[in-house]
Amino acid sequence: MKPLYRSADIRAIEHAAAAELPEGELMRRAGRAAAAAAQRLLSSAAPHPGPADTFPDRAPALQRLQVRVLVLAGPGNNGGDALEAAAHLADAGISVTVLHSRPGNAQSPERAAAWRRAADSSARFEELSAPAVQTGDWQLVIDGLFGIGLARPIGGALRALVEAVNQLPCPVLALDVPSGLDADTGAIVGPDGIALRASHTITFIGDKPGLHTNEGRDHAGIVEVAHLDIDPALLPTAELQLNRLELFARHLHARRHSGHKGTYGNVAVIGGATGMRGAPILSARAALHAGAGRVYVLFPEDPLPADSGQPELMCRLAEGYDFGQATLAIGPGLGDSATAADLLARAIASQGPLLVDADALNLLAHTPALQRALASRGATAEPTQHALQAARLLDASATAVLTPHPLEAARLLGLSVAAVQADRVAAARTLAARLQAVVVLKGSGTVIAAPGGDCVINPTGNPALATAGTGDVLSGLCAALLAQGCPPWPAALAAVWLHGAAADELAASGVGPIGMTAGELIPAIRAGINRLARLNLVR
Ligand SMILES: NC(=O)C1=CN([C@@H]2O[C@H](COP(=O)(O)OP(=O)(O)OC[C@H]3O[C@@H](n4cnc5c(N)ncnc54)[C@H](OP(=O)(O)O)[C@@H]3O)[C@@H](O)[C@H]2O)[C@@H](O)CC1
Ligand SMILES: [K+]
Repeated sequence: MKPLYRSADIRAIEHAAAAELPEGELMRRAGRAAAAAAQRLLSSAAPHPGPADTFPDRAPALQRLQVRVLVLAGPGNNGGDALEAAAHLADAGISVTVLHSRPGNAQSPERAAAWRRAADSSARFEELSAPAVQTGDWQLVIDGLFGIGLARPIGGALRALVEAVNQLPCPVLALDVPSGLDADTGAIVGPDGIALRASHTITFIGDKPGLHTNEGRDHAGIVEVAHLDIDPALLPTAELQLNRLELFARHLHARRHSGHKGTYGNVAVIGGATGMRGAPILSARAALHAGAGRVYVLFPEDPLPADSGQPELMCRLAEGYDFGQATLAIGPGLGDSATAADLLARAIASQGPLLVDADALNLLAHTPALQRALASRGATAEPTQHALQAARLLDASATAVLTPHPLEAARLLGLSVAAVQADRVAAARTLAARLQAVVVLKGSGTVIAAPGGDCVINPTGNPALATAGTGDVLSGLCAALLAQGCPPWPAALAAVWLHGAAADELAASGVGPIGMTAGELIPAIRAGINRLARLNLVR
């Protein structure tokens, strides 16, 4: 499990752990862990770590290398961690400059002790200021300004200091949380706030959701968790976690020689109003390459005769097609016509697995009766044979998957986009509970929420996905997994993970992040699914 804890949980764990330890022990452990992480970063050969995906794991003798480290120590216990780290690095012979915020009378005893240790070391001390940041030739900056105690936006002189750090070319190691970032939500604490952009974050006791969603990934960089040897019995069951293979791989099945196209389900993508024909085609191509047995594209009017680039797809008029015979993915390029609204009503009334995306989400937002129908879906009528075979509904708590981006989620919730982004986990959970569906709130650190409250943040993916059509590919991929018998919750987890991992593969090989196209994702997704099968993770 990769649990994510909100600040209130971390405070409770910290409190319980501290009660069993000598005063200041947790801060000393945090400082030691931070200093060790700093030494590993300094030892890595590259002048800037770039997009590497792990912390380096060795530290050579740094005192021979004349490295200069800048440590920012704020007024609270995050500053205390920084002071402990500064003392360790100085004791290791490294040139350390501490920019130090004078604590008020409320300084904790452990921070006072850390201050004395740093003051007794060879570290030099200066006042916190932007010019002090700009004048040095630093190989590493350690950010111990604010952690989970940030209470208001960073402003004034500290804002200028953070701006100066964000201009530096060297690695920046944030302690616990990049200063200025909300550890729970990944939002920059505002209004008009700023957050420090770290290349690496060492976070204490447990991992935190804000490091992985919203602005978190851009500000935290590579995240390492230092558990500080806390007794595992003190850790509560996390209600939030990071997505990973173990959560969904067992629901994806390897192929049997005796299988045939009927074994792997039908997908019908419903969309493609005039001028938007490409959207359902992309979605349908993704469904085909993700293993669906048969794939239909159902147009609201004037169906294309065929997809000449993918003649395996069957293009039809939606009217007249029996919606009970396929897993439905409705929305890509659907438009907002009366026909489109009728098709959505029919799709919701059908009993098979259902994915609602794009224009269908906007129609849903404008039609409370459809929202009520969606929420009560699956509770009444007998599912068709296809539905039973395809969705294995018995262990699925929801029959539909919704894939909104933040604007679509905002329309559904009657909120602004800013309000959705201010707490993406809460927004996804609220929608999932209200509509009794699995909700995939897209964006950096996609949030997947189930009606019962389960919630997962996805760690794969990169800015290459910020291009037209990638959402259509995701909906086709997810529909294909539903059609092959994966229940909605693991299907959503698998689709989001595979989609992001495909983009990561492409970016690593130079196909992106700039200029990757949605269509290029499709073969990479197919390769990812087959790679999982070869690794024997898919049974
Ligand atoms: N206790 C433990 O055992 C352990 C704790 N650990 C560490 O402690 C961290 C939490 O420490 P913390 O609670 O002291 O909060 P922290 O983030 O340092 O900031 C609070 C200070 O900042 C101030 N302040 C706030 N906002 C401000 C602003 N915008 N601009 C200016 N000032 C502002 C605020 O002042 P005030 O609001 O009172 O005016 C207060 O002085 C945690 O993230 C982890 O790193 C680890 O060592 C593990 C063991
Ligand atoms: K920090």
